Amino acid sequence: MDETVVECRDLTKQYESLVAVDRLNLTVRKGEIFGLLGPNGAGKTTTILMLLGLTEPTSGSVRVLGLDPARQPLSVKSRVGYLPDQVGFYDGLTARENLSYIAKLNGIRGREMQDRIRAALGQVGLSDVADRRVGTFSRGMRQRLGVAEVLLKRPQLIIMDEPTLALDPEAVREFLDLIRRLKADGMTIMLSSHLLHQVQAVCDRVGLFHKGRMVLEGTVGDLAQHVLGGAYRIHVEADGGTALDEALRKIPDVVQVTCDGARTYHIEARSDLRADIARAIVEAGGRLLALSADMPRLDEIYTRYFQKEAAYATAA
Ligand SMILES: Nc1ncnc2c1ncn2[C@@H]1O[C@H](COP(=O)(O)OP(=O)(O)OP(=O)(O)O)[C@@H](O)[C@H]1O
Repeated sequence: MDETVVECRDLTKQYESLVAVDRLNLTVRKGEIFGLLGPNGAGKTTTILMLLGLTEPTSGSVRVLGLDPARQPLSVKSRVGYLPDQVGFYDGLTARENLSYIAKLNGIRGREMQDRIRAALGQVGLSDVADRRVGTFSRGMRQRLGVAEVLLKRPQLIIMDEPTLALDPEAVREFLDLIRRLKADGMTIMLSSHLLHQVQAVCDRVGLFHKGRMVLEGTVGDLAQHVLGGAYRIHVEADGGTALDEALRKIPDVVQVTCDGARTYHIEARSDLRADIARAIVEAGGRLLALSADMPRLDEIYTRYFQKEAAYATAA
């Protein structure tokens, strides 16, 4: 499962005096969902363009499925699917006719074409509307048809640029479910998005881009630890007096304990310590009445990172 799909080493793209991507080091493994995050102009699209072989790096190296996109763009194109934020289709044609058109452009014909179209429509949940005109489709259905188009060539990696930008909450939920199903089938996905709770919902790891550099990278838990310190907030209600306070502070990975009232404790921790906390309370002779946790949120990490950055910039 440790097969490298994308590998960038010191990847740099410079437009005259502007460094759009600055010495990017990034590895994405087979079966992962990796999220590219960052404000406008941070370098996400330029990175995607280099992965697809649509723009050449100024320096450094990039390998996609072991191929160099700048030298082998067609081989990369045949193995990597790209989904833009909005996909154009012929509104007067049905979903199946649109896919047939695309398949033929890609040299897929006959029985093979029919099989692939049927499979792709099934994967994205559009089999029932295969023969409806695309002009009647909602944005969510169009976007899923975009994924079906990408799946026609049976890619090994799919790159999605802001795939849920214009979708309503229900369509977003369906789209995120689709991403999870693709992952379950072994697909590797990179997606760029500003919609942090959605990224958090599906990505295994994320990279935060800022001014051309990837300034943070890891799981949401890793990033939370780095930016927020103790990121898990656990709330406990327990009877047991002062012994409990001490027992809670002694748990490894506990950053801070505050007691609010006689039996309510708020604990800041570096990991999800709910089980350790329950055990510590019982072992200290306490009676546990309630236990809940707030998981770290990517939007909080993101906001806090840029607040810190702004504070450093002002101090400098
Ligand atoms: N062809 C180009 N020529 C000159 N500068 C460019 C070109 N393409 C992008 N840039 C600049 O490179 C920087 C990175 O842009 P990029 O589009 O990669 O950012 P992004 O993170 O994708 O932002 P967005 O979320 O707005 O798409 C920006 O400052 C942009 O203005």
